[in-house]
Formats: sequence, C-alpha cells, structure tokens
Amino acid sequence: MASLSPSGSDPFIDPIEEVVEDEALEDSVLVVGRDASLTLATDSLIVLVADENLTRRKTLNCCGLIPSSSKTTQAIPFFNVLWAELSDFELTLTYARPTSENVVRVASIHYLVEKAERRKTIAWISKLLDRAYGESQRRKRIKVLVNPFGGKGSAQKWYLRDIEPIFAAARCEVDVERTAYRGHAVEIAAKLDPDAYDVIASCSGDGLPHEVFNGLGKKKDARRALSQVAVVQLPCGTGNAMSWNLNGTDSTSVAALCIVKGIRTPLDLVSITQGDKRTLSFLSQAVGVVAEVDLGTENIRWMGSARFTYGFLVRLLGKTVYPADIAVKVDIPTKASIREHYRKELSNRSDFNSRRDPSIVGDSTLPGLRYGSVQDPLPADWSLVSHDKLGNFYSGNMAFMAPNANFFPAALPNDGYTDLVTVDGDISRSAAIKSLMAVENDTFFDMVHVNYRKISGYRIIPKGQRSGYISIDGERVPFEPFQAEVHRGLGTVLSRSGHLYEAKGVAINTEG
Ligand SMILES: Nc1ncnc2c1ncn2[C@@H]1O[C@H](COP(=O)(O)OP(=O)(O)OP(=O)(O)O)[C@@H](O)[C@H]1O
Repeated sequence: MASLSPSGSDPFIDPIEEVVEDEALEDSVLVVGRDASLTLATDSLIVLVADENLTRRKTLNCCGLIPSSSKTTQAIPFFNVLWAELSDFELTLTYARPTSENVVRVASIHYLVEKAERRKTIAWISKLLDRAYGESQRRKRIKVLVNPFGGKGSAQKWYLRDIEPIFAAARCEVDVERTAYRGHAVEIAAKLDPDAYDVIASCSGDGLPHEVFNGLGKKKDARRALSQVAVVQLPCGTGNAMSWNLNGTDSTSVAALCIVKGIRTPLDLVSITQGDKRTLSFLSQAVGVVAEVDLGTENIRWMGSARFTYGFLVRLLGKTVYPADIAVKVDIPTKASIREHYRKELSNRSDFNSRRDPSIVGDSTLPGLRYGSVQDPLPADWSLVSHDKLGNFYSGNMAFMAPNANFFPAALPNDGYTDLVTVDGDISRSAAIKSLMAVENDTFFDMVHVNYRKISGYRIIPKGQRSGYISIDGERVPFEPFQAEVHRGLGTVLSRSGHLYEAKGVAINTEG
C-alpha cells in the first residue's frame, strides 16, 4: 500500500485525533535555551543538546552526557529522576546517576528559563514529576534509625555518603536517630507518632526492621500505625533479606533510590505465641537445620558466608534429624495449585486496601488470634502429626532469605499465607547436597523431596531434644513450642512493584 501523507489525506485518520496527539507531543517537549530540549519519552527523560552549544555541553558532560555527531543526548530513566523545580530563572533537574553497576550518586542539570516560558515550564515539571513518581508518594517523611554496629560499624558512614544525599535531593524530610542498645528500635517505634512519619527506615540488617514492626505492634493504635507507616531497610547488615526482596539490591545508594520511589505495599505479618509472649515476625521462622546453621555457627563466624555452606554440609552429611509434632492449617496444598495462585497475582492490580484482611482494619491494638495461642487447645480442624525424621521446618513470608537464597519463590507480600517448606532429615546425602545447590539455581521448589505448602497457621512442638535452635526473623528464641498465625496485610512496606517480591517467582508452565 502506498504511504499516505499525515496531512489529512488518509480517510482512516481522524484529524481531531491527530491534533490531540500533536498537542500531547508538544506538551512533553520543553525547549530550553536556543539549542536544547527535554522530552518526556515512554520510560525516560531525553535530554538533547546541539553539539555546537559548547558552554552548555561542558556543564552537561560532567553529568554523564554521551556526545553524538551533531547532538548530545542522554536518557534519564524516570525512576532515577529525583526532583525538578523552577526558581526565579533557573530550571534544576536532580537525578540518581549510576556511577558503577551498584552505585548511584546525585547529579543535577540546570537551564535558564525565559520569563515568557515560565508557565509552560511549570506545567512540564508537573508532568515530569507525575511520570517520575507514578503512584509513589513524593517528599516522604522518614524516620531513619542507624545501628552503629551495622555493616561492621560502617552504617553511619554509608548513611552519610550513599543515602542522605539521595533523600535530600528528593526533598524527603528526614529525622535520624542512632540505636543505642538492643531493643532500642522497639521503644522508638512504640513511641512514634504515626501521623508524623510515612516511613521508618533502618540502616541495619534484618534485626532492626523486626524490632520496628514489634514496636509499632505495641502501640494502642497498632493497626493504624502498621498500616500508615511503612517499615523499610537500608541494607547495612550481612543478609539484608528485606532489601533483596523489596528493592532487589543490597546496594545502600540504590536502595535509597528505591525507598524514594517505593510504592506502599501491605505486608502479611505473622503472630508468634510462645509461652505467654506474642511477637510479630515479618520474614521467617525456622526449626531444624536452617535455624541451627543460622544461629549455631557463631563459633565459625571467621569463615564469613562460607560458614552457612559448611554448617549445612556438616548437618546434611550427618543426616541430622530434629523430631517435632506439628499441626498445620494448610490453605494451598500442592505445587501445581501454588503456581496457579502465583500466576494470578502477576496480573492483580488491586489497590492497597483490598490487599488487607478487612477484619484487621481499624485503630485499635493488634488483631485477636483466630487460631488462639500456643497455650490454647488446638483448633478443632488441626491435627498434630508426629515428624520423627524432620530435617528442616522453614516458614517464609518473603522469597529471599539472604543474597542468592530464594528459598520461597512462591512467596507473595500480601496473599494472607506464609510458605512452609519441610524436608526430612534422612534423605540421601546426594539429594541433600543437590537441594543445597538448588536454592542458588532457583530449582529448589521443584525438588521432589521438598514439601512446599501455603499455610495460614501452625503449631510446632520440638521433642526428643534437650536443647536446640529456633529462629524468628534470624533472632534466637527459647527452644519451646510455639504457634504461628498470619494476618493478611497487617504491616506496610515499600516495594518496587507494589505487589510482588524482586525474586524469580515460580515457573508457571511446569507441572507440579
Ligand atoms: N547500639 C547498639 N548496641 C548493641 N546492640 C544494638 C545496638 N543497636 C542495635 N542493636 C541490636 O543489634 C541487633 C542486630 O541488628 P541488625 O538489624 O543490624 O541485624 P542483624 O540481622 O543481626 O545483622 P546481620 O545481617 O549483620 O546479621 C538487633 O537486635 C539490635 O537490637
């Protein structure tokens, strides 16, 4: 077919549509000065400057522009745009510029704006910020907690170097406090005014976010506080599971950018009752080999992260078993149905409130326990099953438990379930070693001896051992029976997608 001119000779093109399109294009381009323009493209801001404009080019080159034959162009992803504003005569754009694979630093570009162009420039800035922030809240009010011992004592330095400049450039309001002792973050969060902050960000490992959730959970208006204030991590620990799951990184500067652009996302929280104590868990609970390796290998800390592999191998080769009686409220029992459940969430775009259990909404203390506590009789439809050969009991609310450790690929932030993995301790040594390697290769879920279910509650009673290890979010708790129950969307975090973790999910085409 011969090409038709866009001047209206094509009878299939509505001339009004053409005008609207032209106007939209015109609105997205801001001409700055004689030879430069800023264009709002699909995913990025395109900065284009004529090459002969030497003075300006000099300024821009220092911001990473790539010279081409006659023009200098640069694409700045909207995700990296931190702020834009017009002062008397100057337009300033601030953005996070990658300086290496894992580091971003604040950079800015400036243009003089003629008086006659002010109105148009203000409208263009508004469009740019809409694209740059999408549904993410701008100018977040952030309470920052710094664990001075985090990152082997470097957390404070990393905060000042990598994080604070990004928050400042994004016009966030920041209030920094150093934690002074164990449990201090619980106290800070318990006293925090939930109307004064949008985010509590911990420069730490996963221990401080655990304390923050528990502090908010102690408030008289716990439900409101947990739904209003997002709990996030600025990764300064060793595992940094929270940041890997929600930001896909353990880079402090990239995580800071992710917090600036993060979307408020409800997070399931798990109530743990043990004795007469109730705590909240946001990440995991482990009994058996994972708990022992995580908590029982402190004596070989000098090995660095190799201590985990070493610890696993010693126990797997010894076919260590951790007998227990277990009762589970299973909600999705098979791998095939779990895959289907995960697939549905991929296209689920429902809003914040519909991702929370309606019965927990309110401003009172923590919701009651629908399955009772560990001290109550078992719910009528639960039955206690003896697991004499249990090797690993691992319940995960997030996918990654550490870098490259995607133990729970089907985990979702707010589906109302925790994912339970159980593996017998007497499987063959080669199967045990394969399963250790499968976690890193993202094939763990598919291994036949890996029992994977989505559940909403359980009770576990260790037996036949005088002592042992139980880990709740990586913290050691007494070696005593405990019960767990999931509250859908009780907590709030910031995530990149608003509904998924940054881990490879479960393959949806494979048979379960
Ligand atoms: N000033 C302090 N002195 C002693 N302990 C502290 C201090 N500040 C925080 N803590 C405690 O340090 C513990 C570890 O905190 P962090 O969040 O860095 O977690 P982590 O997961 O143990 O770190 P890692 O990932 O390095 O193992 C928490 O239990 C916290 O209460």
